[in-house]
Amino acid sequence: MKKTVQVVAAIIENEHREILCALRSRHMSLPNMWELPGGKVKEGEDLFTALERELYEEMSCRIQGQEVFHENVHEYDTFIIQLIAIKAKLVQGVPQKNEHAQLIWLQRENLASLHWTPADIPAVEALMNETLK
Ligand SMILES: Nc1nc2c([nH]c(=O)n2[C@H]2C[C@H](O)[C@@H](COP(=O)(O)OP(=O)(O)OP(=O)(O)O)O2)c(=O)[nH]1
Repeated sequence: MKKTVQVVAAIIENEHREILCALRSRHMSLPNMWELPGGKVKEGEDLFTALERELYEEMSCRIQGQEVFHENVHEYDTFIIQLIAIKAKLVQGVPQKNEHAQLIWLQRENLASLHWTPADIPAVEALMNETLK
């Protein structure tokens, strides 16, 4: 039976309403694909705590989770991922690419130009369809 992993991923917007997109490096699983930064939730860990921890580990910045925006389940060949995309705000520092190959900020309408990990596509589509206040 495939293992299900719970992964939290951050939707961080800058002052131009651009979204932070991260390119997985060739040393990571799913290499050379774009993702919303985040990672696996540890057993017993709160979703927001996991997200804040992952961003600090991977990008040396402090964020604050605000609300769950989208949730979906995707089946890869070797595991099943429950991807929880959470809106978050940057509270300290500038995201650094400690592990990723590249970081970029993109307007919503340009998100479709990237090659996203399959699990992220529903959340990215929802983000592109979101009506902004
Ligand atoms: N962080 C993150 N991971 C994602 C996304 N979409 C997606 O399929 N994934 C996959 C990649 C990884 O297999 C897993 C997240 O694990 P992780 O980011 O903590 O990476 P990790 O180094 O611990 O993973 P692994 O190499 O042990 O598989 O979920 C996403 O948007 N963000």
